[in-house]
Amino acid sequence: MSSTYPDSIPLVILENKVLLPSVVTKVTIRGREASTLTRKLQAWQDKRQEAYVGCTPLKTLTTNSSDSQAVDESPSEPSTAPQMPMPSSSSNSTSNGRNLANDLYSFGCLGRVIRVERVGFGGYAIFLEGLARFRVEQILQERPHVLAKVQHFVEEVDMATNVEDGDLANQIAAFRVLSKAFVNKMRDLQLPDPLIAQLSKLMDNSKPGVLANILVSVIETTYEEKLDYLSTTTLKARLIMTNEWMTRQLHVSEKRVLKISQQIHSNIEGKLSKKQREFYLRQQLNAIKNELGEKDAPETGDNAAGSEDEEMSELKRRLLAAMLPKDVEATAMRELKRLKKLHSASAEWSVARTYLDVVADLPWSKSTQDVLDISKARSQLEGDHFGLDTVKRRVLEYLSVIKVKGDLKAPILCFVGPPGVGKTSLGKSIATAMRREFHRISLGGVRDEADIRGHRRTYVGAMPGLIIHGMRKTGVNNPVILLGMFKCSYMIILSDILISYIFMVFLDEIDKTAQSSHYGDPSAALLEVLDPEQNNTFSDHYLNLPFDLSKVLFIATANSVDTIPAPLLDRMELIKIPGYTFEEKLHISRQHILPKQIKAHGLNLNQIDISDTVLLSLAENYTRESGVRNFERKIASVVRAKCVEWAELREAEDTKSYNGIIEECDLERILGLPPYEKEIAQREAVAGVITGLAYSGSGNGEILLIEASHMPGEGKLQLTGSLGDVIRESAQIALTWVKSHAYDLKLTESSKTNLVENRDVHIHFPAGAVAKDGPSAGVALATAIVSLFSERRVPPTTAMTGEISLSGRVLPVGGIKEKVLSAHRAGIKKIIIPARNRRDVTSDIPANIQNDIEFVFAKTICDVLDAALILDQRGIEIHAPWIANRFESHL
Ligand SMILES: Nc1ncnc2c1ncn2[C@@H]1O[C@H](COP(=O)(O)OP(=O)(O)OP(=O)(O)O)[C@@H](O)[C@H]1O
Repeated sequence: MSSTYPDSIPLVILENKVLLPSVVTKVTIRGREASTLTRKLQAWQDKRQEAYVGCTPLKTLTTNSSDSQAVDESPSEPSTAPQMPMPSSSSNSTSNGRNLANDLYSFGCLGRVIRVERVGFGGYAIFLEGLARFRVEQILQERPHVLAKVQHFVEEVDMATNVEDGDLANQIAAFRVLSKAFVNKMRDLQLPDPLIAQLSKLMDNSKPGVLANILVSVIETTYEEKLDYLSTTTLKARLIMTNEWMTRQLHVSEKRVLKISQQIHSNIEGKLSKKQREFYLRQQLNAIKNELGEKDAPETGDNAAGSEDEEMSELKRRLLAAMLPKDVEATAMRELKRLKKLHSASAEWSVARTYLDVVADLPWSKSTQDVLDISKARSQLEGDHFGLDTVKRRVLEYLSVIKVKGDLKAPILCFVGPPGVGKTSLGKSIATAMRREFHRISLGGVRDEADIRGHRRTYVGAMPGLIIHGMRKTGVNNPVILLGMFKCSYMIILSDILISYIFMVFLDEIDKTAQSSHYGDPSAALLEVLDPEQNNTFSDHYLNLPFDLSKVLFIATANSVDTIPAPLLDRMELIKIPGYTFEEKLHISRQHILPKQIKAHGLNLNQIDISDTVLLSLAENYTRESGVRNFERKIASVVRAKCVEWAELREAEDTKSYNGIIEECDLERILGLPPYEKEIAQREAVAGVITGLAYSGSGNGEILLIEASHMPGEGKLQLTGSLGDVIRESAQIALTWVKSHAYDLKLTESSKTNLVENRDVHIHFPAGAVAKDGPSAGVALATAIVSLFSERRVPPTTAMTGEISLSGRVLPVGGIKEKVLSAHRAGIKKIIIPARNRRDVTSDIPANIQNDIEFVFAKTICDVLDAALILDQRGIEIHAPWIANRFESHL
């Protein structure tokens, strides 16, 4: 095979790629060899001579390819690889440690240099066009670059104008069919369009040999296969190889196309909305049914439209059934019309749909028939609750007015009292007596007007407010709605001052929120709800339609009125429900709680036998609360224990051994040691320790210990126990007063001596985690300091409350009733209270408690000290007044 190409050519060693004739490639070379070779090439080009380079691949794939081209996977060496003849002077290895004789493949492809470019530092890119195969006959030199003597194989196809070989003709025909199919498949595989366009063009114009070379460079083949192809010098053999590889590639591509289409399918599925997915699945189902010849499937679109129409007509039917007022109906129908025009997949559609659902559900005209039978109401209230006579009387008056007058434009009732005193259950009883639906709305923590009035529909996820929600829930427009008013956090309040303090905080925050356009004033919304003049056109932001609340019977409950804004308070009639005494608790438990709990545990009334003494001791030793909720829990525990006993004996078929009697000793077994065992009464009298009375934010009265102590120091006053500013000031006033009267009180030798010259005073209020504030601990603080320095003591069963002025006068305080009841529960025998609170005692305190407790009404701190500090250092009672005459002269 003769050729015009030079016999000795410089070699470029290709790593991991094979150059084939008719294919253009870029080869990057580096190092000293590169610069000498490229200089030579450029010299040829300068002389306008064709420059040729032989590209010889390595026998095997290398792992650190210096060329950026793709490499084949198989690293195995072809077993039949011919050996390379080497020059005798050769060291048999190149500068980079490569052994050319062993590593270099014996065939290569002659490349015509198209262009040489410098790349990076010391690198050159040579653009080559593959021309013809060659076999390396001998390596002539290795340095400065590899030079080899080669034998060229001119491409057979160039000469094959007439194909006489039948086999070759068959292969060419198969090749044409396969190559067409292959290019088409490449389109499916979404290969770059320019490549496909180029291949399509070549298919029409190129000879099979050229096209085969190009296709082999594109087809997925192994490195060894490519080397085989390079060293195959006959066209027929090359076409056989190409046909085989194309068939294989077509098969692989088929699978790949399938996989890609599956992937696209699953991606689309993931992105489909519910509606679209349904549509898509229905289409598939129809297609399958068509395939199976089951032609009955109705058109999907019609089906969906049908169900939507049904939904709309059902909604319309509900709206008409709701008997909306005229203007409301007009708005609702307009909205329905708009809804029909909206696409059911749109967000606007679901907003409008939910709105119309709310409108249709609201009880615009539906109400229950009132049964206003006063005697029945009386027996209902009597049956459900023990005591609470004034409350029951007021409720019956209220109901009578409603009956006679025929409307509810009476002031709203507000039950005020500590937790668990029966406010909610009274509300329920009223609803039952009137045969009305009952709904409770808790306003605890409501700071936002939108909670009451709802959010405008433009907000995402907007809903009606608590009132409209309640109306929807009860389903009638005349329920009894119990509004649980604002509850403040647990805080011990020592006087009225604190009441306004908390009130201020509340208002303060309301002020802040009112300035913001976001929140608004919740009490303003409540005003509208509770005002009989306005509530027949209550407007909820969500509903945006007037709703008539005038038939609703609103009852408010509150633990304390202090946090209720004044305008709201003004619209309500307060009915106070104070805490219960132990005797009242005993009756409540006997008549209501115990039977209720026995029934709730599935026992018969005669299966539990608990005496009054045991019940009383359960109340006294295991509870300290104004209401009966905790007491009820304890009773439930006792009944449960008996229930277990009964169940076990029944299992053992020994029910005869069951004993329903509950003894006092059983209480300890079931409930553990009593937590409140007369701790106040049993306390020893200590100088500087006083029992004070407090009133907590939850409406409960409390017993509060005050401890004073002194130590060497500089006359400082230290206060601990989570105290607020007002109580701190009270302590300061008390100390100042004692210091200024120290001589009169016989605490110092002369009127010029400073009582706390070398001493610091520390006053502590135990239960340090509970915040305390208010001025009503004033008298107790002054008494504690006097007791501390005089060593005189106050009996532990004496408690006191009252504010003091700097001049020693005792000022009135609030919460007297709650304080006295809690003192009674704790076993206090003597209470010192301001003289101006006498009326609270005589009018509010039950007679039996007035009999149990000795009340001292103090005008001045002098009266307090006289009544309180009656024990000497040894604890012996001193009956003579111990305050010196000189003190009285100063007052
Ligand atoms: N005088 C009473 N007679 C009978 N049962 C009572 C009486 N007072 C309270 N109860 C019972 O005590 C339990 C608690 O009462 P309820 O829930 O009405 O308290 P409340 O005052 O509403 O408390 P809160 O302020 O915490 O809401 C109920 O089971 C109720 O029946």
